Amino acid sequence: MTAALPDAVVPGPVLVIGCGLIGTSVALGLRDLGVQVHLRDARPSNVELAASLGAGTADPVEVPALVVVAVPPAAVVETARAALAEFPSAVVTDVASVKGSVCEALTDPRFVGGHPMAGKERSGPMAASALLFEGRAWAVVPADGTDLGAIALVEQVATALGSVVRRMDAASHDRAVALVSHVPHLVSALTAGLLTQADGDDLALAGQGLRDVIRIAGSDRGLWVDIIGSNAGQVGAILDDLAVRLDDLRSAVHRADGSVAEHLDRGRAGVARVPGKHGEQPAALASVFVSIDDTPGELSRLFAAIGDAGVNIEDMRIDHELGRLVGVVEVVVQAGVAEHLHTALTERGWAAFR
Ligand SMILES: NC(=O)c1ccc[n+]([C@@H]2O[C@H](COP(=O)([O-])OP(=O)(O)OC[C@H]3O[C@@H](n4cnc5c(N)ncnc54)[C@H](O)[C@@H]3O)[C@@H](O)[C@H]2O)c1
Ligand SMILES: O=C(O)C(=O)C[C@]1(C(=O)O)C=C[C@@H](O)C=C1
Repeated sequence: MTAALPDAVVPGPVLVIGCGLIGTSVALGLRDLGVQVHLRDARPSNVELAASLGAGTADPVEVPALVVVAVPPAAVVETARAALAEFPSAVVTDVASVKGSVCEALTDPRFVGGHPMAGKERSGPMAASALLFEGRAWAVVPADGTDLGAIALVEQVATALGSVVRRMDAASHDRAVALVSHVPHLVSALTAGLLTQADGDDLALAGQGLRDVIRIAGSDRGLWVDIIGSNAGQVGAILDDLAVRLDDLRSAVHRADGSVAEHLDRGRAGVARVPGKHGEQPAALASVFVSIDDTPGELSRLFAAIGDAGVNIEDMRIDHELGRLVGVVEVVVQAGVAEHLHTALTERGWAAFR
């Protein structure tokens, strides 16, 4: 356990209501900062699990400095209202994926809307991680009358958990997340839905491209029904636009005259616009693929070889087909050193390709 930091860094105690993926991740991160964390959930087993992971204590709290409401969007308003009444000196914040309905209903100066732009396709405390918010945006959504000290506290907590604070109003937030989170989720679900009709032999060919596109489609159904329903206006408007583009793309594909390139070019231009971690423009990265035997110690040997070549790994993934004795490791590095790494690994006897 990390030694306790003085209260000045992040004041406590903090009460987390909702010990699922996000609540437990907040709690674990705060515990790592030495903050006293209390846990509460409609499901006692989730409190027990979160506490057993080191996220805090199930003991009741008398005077929390901050209450973090990490329950599904539909339960946020009622839960936050109850917390504001139960703890009259506490700042209350939430983490829900939609802010309009929440911030309109909660006008208390001690309430500050929040939304960490980090998550997973898995739910519950077992999926939680103290590092989940590292380098991710955290939208902070105050209203006109919100107490300035309350805003400062929530921003301090988000920053201490490694996030980059983006202060914005609720309408701008909901418009933005419709584009960068909610519609991409639905597109992923549509693509994954096509697979329900697929032949098993066809699915056996699935590589990393498909997995990249469909990962988020595996998320909790109830949570996403709630999210999409709470942001239906913004999501619907983007889907209308997307439907026109899909029609256009469909015609281009049927014409087979090369005009599909316009859509591919627009896609590449969109990818280039997404900032990397901490809001900087994405670094120019390149991949080196290495074929490895599926035997103990192979990966650590590969990492050692990459280290010997003096190259820093920016990201990596392993594509491994069940039943095969080899896997392919994609090593993502700065574009400027990719050729050097390729040569260095080949010289050391690795089956590397670009
Ligand atoms: N999953 C993500 O990727 C993600 C990312 C950012 C924000 N969020 C937001 O975080 C919130 C929680 O999502 P999650 O993914 O952690 O879900 P989760 O299902 O993992 O956790 C939700 C927890 O809330 C508890 N709960 C439900 N109703 C409650 C109530 N009325 N009182 C107390 N506890 C209650 C559940 O038992 C569960 O432990 C949601 O508002 C969601 O929009 C989710
Ligand atoms: O990475 C994922 O699994 C997510 O879906 C995370 C994600 C996102 O769209 O980026 C999903 C919903 C949340 O409101 C915030 C983050």
